[in-house]
Amino acid sequence: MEKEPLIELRGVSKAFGGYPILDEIDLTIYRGEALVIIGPSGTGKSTILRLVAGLLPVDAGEVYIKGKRRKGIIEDGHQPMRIALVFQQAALFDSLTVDENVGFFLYEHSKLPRNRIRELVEAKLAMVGLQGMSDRYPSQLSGGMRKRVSFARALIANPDNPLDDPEIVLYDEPTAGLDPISSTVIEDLVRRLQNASGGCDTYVMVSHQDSTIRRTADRVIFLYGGKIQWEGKVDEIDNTTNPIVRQFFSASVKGPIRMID
Ligand SMILES: Nc1ncnc2c1ncn2[C@@H]1O[C@H](COP(=O)(O)OP(=O)(O)OP(=O)(O)O)[C@@H](O)[C@H]1O
Repeated sequence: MEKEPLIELRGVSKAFGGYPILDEIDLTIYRGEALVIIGPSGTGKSTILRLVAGLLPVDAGEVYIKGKRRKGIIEDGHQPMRIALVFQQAALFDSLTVDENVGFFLYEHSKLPRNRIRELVEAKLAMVGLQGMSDRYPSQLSGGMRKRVSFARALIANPDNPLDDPEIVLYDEPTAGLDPISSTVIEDLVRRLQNASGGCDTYVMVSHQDSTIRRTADRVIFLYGGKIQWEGKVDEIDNTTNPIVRQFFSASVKGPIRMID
């Protein structure tokens, strides 16, 4: 079947303070795929997510959302689809309960009755394995649980507005700072949400962690020096002769990747 491009970056460049980070990147994200962006620290992986999300304007090049060119950033106008973003930090409001955090947008901006929002929150919490946690505060949860709350918040949608269902989720290092077992829970959850009704079948993730890359990616792109240096399937990682990819996965300081101390 023909793959449907959801988001396309064409010739996208981005610099910060005159220092180029992304240099004419071409990248197509297809519906239904699990794409993981990898590469050394500071190469612009999170920047790609922010450009895709429309939080940051491109310096040069174009972003297409379902074939329509996006002008400016998301705040500048109508978007043909919702893009959900799970930040590196769970970024929950400490003074609000789990229910108020997950339902925040609906409590603030929808006309849904409170008990209906509460039901929607409960359903999303059940999806991420946190049933019965609605009245807790973030400080009463583990790091992995807070992360799962942020997944529920990203996925909750107003049932009165079909356009509110996210069509792609962007995960920025969802397992960073978690122990290996908590990481596995999150990796399994990411995959489960891809196939669950009420989840989202397309995602782009940034990760450094070997297990996360291998367990959550269909396709991997390797970013370095402003360019996509390599692209392949997970099972091609161990067979590639690309010296940059080999150095990264062998964690060697010797090779083409230059780390700045
Ligand atoms: N808003 C900004 N203003 C100035 N510099 C920025 C800004 N955002 C990112 N940078 C710089 O751009 C570079 C790329 O940042 P980015 O966070 O995209 O990298 P990354 O590959 O995600 O890194 P890491 O793996 O360490 O999270 C870094 O050197 C960062 O300091």
